[in-house]
Amino acid sequence: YSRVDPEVKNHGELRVGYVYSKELIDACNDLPRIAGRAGVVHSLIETLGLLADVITISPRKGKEEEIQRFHSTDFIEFLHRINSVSDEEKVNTEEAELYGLSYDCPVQEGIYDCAALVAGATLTAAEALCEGICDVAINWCGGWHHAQRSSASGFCYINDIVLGILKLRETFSRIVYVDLDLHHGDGVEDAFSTTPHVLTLSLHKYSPGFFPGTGAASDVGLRRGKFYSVNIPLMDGIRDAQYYAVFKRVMSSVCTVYQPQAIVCQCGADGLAGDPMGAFNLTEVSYSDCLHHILDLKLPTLVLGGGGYSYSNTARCWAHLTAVAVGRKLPQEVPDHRYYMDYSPDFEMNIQAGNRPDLNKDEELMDICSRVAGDSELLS
Ligand SMILES: CN(c1ccc(C(=O)NO)cc1)S(=O)(=O)c1ccc(-c2ccccn2)s1
Ligand SMILES: [Zn+2]
Repeated sequence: YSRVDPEVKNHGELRVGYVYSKELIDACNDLPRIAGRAGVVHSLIETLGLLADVITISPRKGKEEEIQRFHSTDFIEFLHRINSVSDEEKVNTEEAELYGLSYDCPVQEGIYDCAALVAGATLTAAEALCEGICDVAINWCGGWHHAQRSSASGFCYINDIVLGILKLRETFSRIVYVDLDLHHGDGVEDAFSTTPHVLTLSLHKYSPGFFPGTGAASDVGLRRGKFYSVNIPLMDGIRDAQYYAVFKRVMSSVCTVYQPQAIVCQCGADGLAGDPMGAFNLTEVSYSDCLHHILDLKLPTLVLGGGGYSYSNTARCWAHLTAVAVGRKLPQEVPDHRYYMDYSPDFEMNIQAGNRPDLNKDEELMDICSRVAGDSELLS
């Protein structure tokens, strides 16, 4: 296919860093709840020839003292201790519960090593942006937005995003964090809810009993960070056009006033139609439109993964986002490769929009956008 296709908005001139190593992929392949996903994603990106258009960057492992720039010492020491436990029965369950190790964050051998490698990959990506090595830095193994200072949560053990933002803060004073995952980016919002130096914007499903339960429109941040936390609560069934219209309106009003110097975007793919979470009806089109909008700001941009439990759809989506960043057009068909059979029955690169009923009302969404636009005026 052509290097840059006229109909694809040309981002061909961006220098795109892609952080990966065999060690990182192998470690992420062992993560509970997404076992094997990292390999499926990377293999499709590689088979599409996209590695020829990126600067591949080998990640380092996150050092303990830099992980403790966010996480508490006792929590990290606990993760270190269970790292070498092969028989989880030996772990004191009371202490495990205290640190959020439970059904959705099981005790697992080597979990610290894996989480520290993922954190190191996001730190490596952030450093590449700070040093001007690239304009966009991608780590599809990152994006673990629920992890809190002293506890694991929602499949997340170490919050690589918070660590990446702290690294970017050494160079940039105003950073916008965008969370496109189906779930509220609570761990990142909590970490920066009282500071105006990081504005967090999360679009997510918000419904009684739906994890994590936070992220109401009224959640706007605290003290000096008031109005620097922006939440867009959504209902089941939202489709591409509506989702992107809301994103564009909110992101435009926030960035016009806030004037960010860098962007971090978590692209959790569990909002896609066909994801086992069974909530939104999105396809790669709205995720791509959101990333196009972000890249058009021409700011250093850190792009991360997150949720996504249909591995083939997650791989399709993140391959499209990688192609958007490098300005490449993708083929209609999935090329033959090791995981080709995962893409049956259609073997197409595009994701079919679902037809779950859309519970979102246009007037309600526009109300939320108007209120956010109003709040944005209050950003100093
Ligand atoms: C722990 N939970 C999370 C937390 C975070 C996420 C996430 O993707 N965050 O971005 C997903 C589920 S949870 O309680 O809602 C669930 C656990 C397992 C779930 C599941 C499993 C299979 C099919 C549908 N849902 S939901
Ligand atoms: Zn999610």
